[in-house]
Amino acid sequence: MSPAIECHNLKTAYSPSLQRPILNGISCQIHHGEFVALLGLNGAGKSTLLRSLVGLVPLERGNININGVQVNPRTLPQIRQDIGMLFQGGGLIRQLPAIDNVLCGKLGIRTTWQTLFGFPKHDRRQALEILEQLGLRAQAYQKTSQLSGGQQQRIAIARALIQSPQILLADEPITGLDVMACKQVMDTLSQLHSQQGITIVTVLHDLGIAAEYAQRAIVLDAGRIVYDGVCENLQAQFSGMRG
Ligand SMILES: Nc1ncnc2c1ncn2[C@@H]1O[C@H](COP(=O)(O)OP(=O)(O)OP(=O)(O)O)[C@@H](O)[C@H]1O
Repeated sequence: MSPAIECHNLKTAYSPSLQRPILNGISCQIHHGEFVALLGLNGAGKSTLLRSLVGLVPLERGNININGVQVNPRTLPQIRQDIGMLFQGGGLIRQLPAIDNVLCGKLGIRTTWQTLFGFPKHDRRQALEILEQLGLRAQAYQKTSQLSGGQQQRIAIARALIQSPQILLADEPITGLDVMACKQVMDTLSQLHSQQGITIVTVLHDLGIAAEYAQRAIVLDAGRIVYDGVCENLQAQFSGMRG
């Protein structure tokens, strides 16, 4: 079976402000069913690496395979259906009810014609089921802006899940959340991993949380992988970094 994600020597163009490429020779393989924490100081290239996996970053060199399929403009539509992405900050439409934000996850799959008079009934049913699964059934028709940060982040997870992805990429899903909300969001990711077998790759800044939830850590420094292994003694991997 092909790895879920396979990166070979990824390199972006030279950045004059950084005096190096943002990604500077990244190679790694992530297998189906792994829970990986992507770590590193600010500016190390973590978000850029995640975004490159869904074709959002021009690469000067290297290639990416998702489920054995090389990422290119022709394969991207299919690949994006296999990958759910949680962007930094959630990217929700705050004035819409929770359920409508979840349904937005279907926009890439449904044609304009299919959604002209609203989303099909079975899509709405599926959105409600996912909200229920994430403990948010009661909030389905509440305006998203009225929900707590943790609830909003779980709505963003629900929006990613409605396309039934095999892989979930999360960019700092718990940044700015309080301790309880962090736990709820991380527990949600953990359940998706253990109960549905979804491959999870998440950018985290808290090494303790990474060690608690992930099986594997990939640490970036200045666009390169400087550690790839178990989540033990992660603090040591950060000593001597350039930042
Ligand atoms: N589109 C872009 N054009 C120019 N520079 C960029 C672009 N995107 C990112 N950068 C720069 O590349 C570097 C890496 O950015 P990236 O967001 O990938 O880092 P990160 O490890 O996710 O950091 P953080 O932890 O702060 O989110 C940063 O110095 C950033 O300013």
